[in-house]
Amino acid sequence: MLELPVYLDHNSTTPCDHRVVEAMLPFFTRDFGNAASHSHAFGWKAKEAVDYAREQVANLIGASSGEIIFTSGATEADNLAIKGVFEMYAGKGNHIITSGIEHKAVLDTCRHLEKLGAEITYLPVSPEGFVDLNKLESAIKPTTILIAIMYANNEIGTIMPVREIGFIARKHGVLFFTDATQAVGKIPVHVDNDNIDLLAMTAHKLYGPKGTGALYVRRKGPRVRLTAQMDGGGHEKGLRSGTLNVPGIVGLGKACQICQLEMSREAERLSKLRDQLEQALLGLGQVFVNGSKQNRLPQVTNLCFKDVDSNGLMMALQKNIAVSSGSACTSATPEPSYVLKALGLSDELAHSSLRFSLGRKTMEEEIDYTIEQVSKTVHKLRGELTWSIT
Ligand SMILES: Cc1ncc(COP(=O)(O)O)c(C=O)c1O
Ligand code: FES
Repeated sequence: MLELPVYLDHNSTTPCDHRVVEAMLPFFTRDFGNAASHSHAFGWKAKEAVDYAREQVANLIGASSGEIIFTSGATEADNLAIKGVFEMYAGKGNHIITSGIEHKAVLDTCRHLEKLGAEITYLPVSPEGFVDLNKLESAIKPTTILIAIMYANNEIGTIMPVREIGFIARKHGVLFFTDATQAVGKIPVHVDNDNIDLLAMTAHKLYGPKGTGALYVRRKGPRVRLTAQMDGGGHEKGLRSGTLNVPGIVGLGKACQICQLEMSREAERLSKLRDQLEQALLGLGQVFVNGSKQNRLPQVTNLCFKDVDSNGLMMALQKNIAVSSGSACTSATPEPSYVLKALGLSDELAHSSLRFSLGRKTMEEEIDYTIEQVSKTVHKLRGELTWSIT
């Protein structure tokens, strides 16, 4: 049975998996201890749960548990990584390389650092959404301390050549940070194979709770050092003070464990459904996929409907289908998506684009319904006749 509204905005956030909620519940009530309380069993129990979650998170990305720092989400992890490196490595240089299609949490952090004397190179991307490795390598100079390039883009789902970027960074003795918020739990991510030194992630994009995330900080070859951005009780090896959000961390751990087990099957299922949706909508004519169709996350497609205002389309669908025209954080602004603009789209085409992102609960009937509703509405908005074949 089709239940409305249909949710196709999983890149903004995902529902908490019921198995995650179940794992979290005892830590709100019975096992409520402070993980930093060393003097009694309540604290020990909380610490044990946090340690276990740390293992689960580390396992999913090929790290060791000592390399995981819990944060309040990816925004905080992005801030800690970039500002932490900038401050710690000030003696080496002030130059950071990033891309024009990063999430605001990275771009605005870089803008902030510019005011403090950082030099930032914002690399352009190709119409497919990838950074050019030659341009990246030639942007490196003796003062470069960090390359900050996302693993997969939140709006178009394209996956950057992360392994090659990490290789170039290492060759030049520069640290490599990747915001892997959209990639972790969706596709295999491995910090060693991918030559990653720092990695940000968040629970709410992988069927965990909102308000919990993590930063991976490499310990060996090279050992990465950071300046803390939150001072206080010295939690998380002094890198992130503040009483640990034990239920959230337990939820993040459980969510990672589930993804590890189910990710490959789920990716196959979702990419089939996504392709079905995409093919049908491309069939409407004057519809294009934004960004590469290769090297893309399995659950997302960003489509440009020529001569259709995506806001009008979204409003017409709003009651029954939840989609978005870009990222949640910028959905309140009338400006066209800077990600789509960076691909070379005009303002008009950027304003004609919609992102559909599928998830764990997405069913075939929902995709069929979406195809039907979007097709009908696009025809209507274009002033075309609709034909129904029965
Ligand atoms: C690529 C990327 N980075 C960072 C974030 C921010 O994550 P959080 O909501 O955990 O702060 C998001 C969320 O939309 C994202 O997609
Ligand atoms: S929640 Fe995704 S852009 Fe902010």
